[in-house]
Amino acid sequence: MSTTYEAEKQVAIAAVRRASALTASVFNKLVKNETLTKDDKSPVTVGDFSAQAVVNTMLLRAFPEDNIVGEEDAADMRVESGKLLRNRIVELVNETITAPLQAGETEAWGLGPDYAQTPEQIMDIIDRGNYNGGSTGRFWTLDPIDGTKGFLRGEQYAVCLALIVDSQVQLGVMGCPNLPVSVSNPSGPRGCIFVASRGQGAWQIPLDASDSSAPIPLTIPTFTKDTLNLLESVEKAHAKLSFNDRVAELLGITKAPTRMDSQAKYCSLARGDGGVYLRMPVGSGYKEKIWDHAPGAVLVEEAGGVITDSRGEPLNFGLGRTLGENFGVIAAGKNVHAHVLEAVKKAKEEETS
Ligand SMILES: Nc1ncnc2c1ncn2[C@@H]1O[C@H](COP(=O)(O)O)[C@@H](OP(=O)(O)O)[C@H]1O
Ligand SMILES: [Mg+2]
Repeated sequence: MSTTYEAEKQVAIAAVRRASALTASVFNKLVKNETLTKDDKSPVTVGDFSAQAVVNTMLLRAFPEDNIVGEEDAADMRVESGKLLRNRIVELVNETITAPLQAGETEAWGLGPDYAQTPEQIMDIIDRGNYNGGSTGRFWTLDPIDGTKGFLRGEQYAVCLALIVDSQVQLGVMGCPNLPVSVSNPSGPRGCIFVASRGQGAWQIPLDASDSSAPIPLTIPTFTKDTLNLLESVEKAHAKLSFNDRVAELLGITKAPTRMDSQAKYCSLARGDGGVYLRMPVGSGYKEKIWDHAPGAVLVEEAGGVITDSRGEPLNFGLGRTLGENFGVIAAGKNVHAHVLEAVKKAKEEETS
């Protein structure tokens, strides 16, 4: 049966929109003790937990049978020392879900003044992100704040949500509160949502629900050697940037790379802000997480691009919470991807010779 997942798309956009607004308002008020360091040494804030609660609430109200692979869990909120954190998250989540309905929203998604939740309910709803994924069936994957380090620096981050059915990403929605609306006006207004639906296309829409501007269809433009540039991570621990420099040299790229946190890189690629997103693994141990790539992958494909891992293999979203043996990422327009892959192989050979 073919479906366009229209109902899912509407809920996903509304959920990402509410969660994005929450994160943007949290940023200006973050205080001491509202950021924790996780076991893997990465930061997590009250914004991450609260955004996951809001998105999970809306998804599970609309689709009670669905499962969610979410980045966060509520363990840090359940302990006695997590009381302040818990109180703040409960406040933020209830403030967000009880806010008046906006255009296109419905009470059936658990929104509006009557839907405040208890702390217990909020911790339980965050923990509904504990699904392990897999190759069959349908589930969502959520990164409530992708690029938490960028978020904390006041730079790029994204609220990222995707629907995966039988290992294929069918829908991707990303909210980028700090990304300029227009490529040609980088210092102009900020905040956009990117939407991709398998077989239907990719679009940029306003982050602000009251902005009725039409969706902008996205197609990766054609690049030449002189206009091409790389999109890459800010964090040196996440991607091997010196390798990127060599690949750029082999490709004859003269433009400087654009460094930005999060899946805003996929959004930038889809609308032509940069021609290649290259993410080379730093060591051999790290397994990429599905929530860090699922919405970006469908966005790039629907904008006419190609995405593989750093060896040219397709990304497999049916292996569980990680991408398993898919190390790194190469995403680019159709006419560019093969050249980048070739340059990556050559640069690897140089390293080992
Ligand atoms: N050693 C590593 N290699 C690759 N990615 C890593 C990593 N350690 C953390 N990450 C991931 O990189 C993501 C940010 O990507 P980017 O570098 O493109 O901004 C993080 O998402 P979160 O910020 O949601 O934790 C995290 O999941
Ligand atoms: Mg992430």
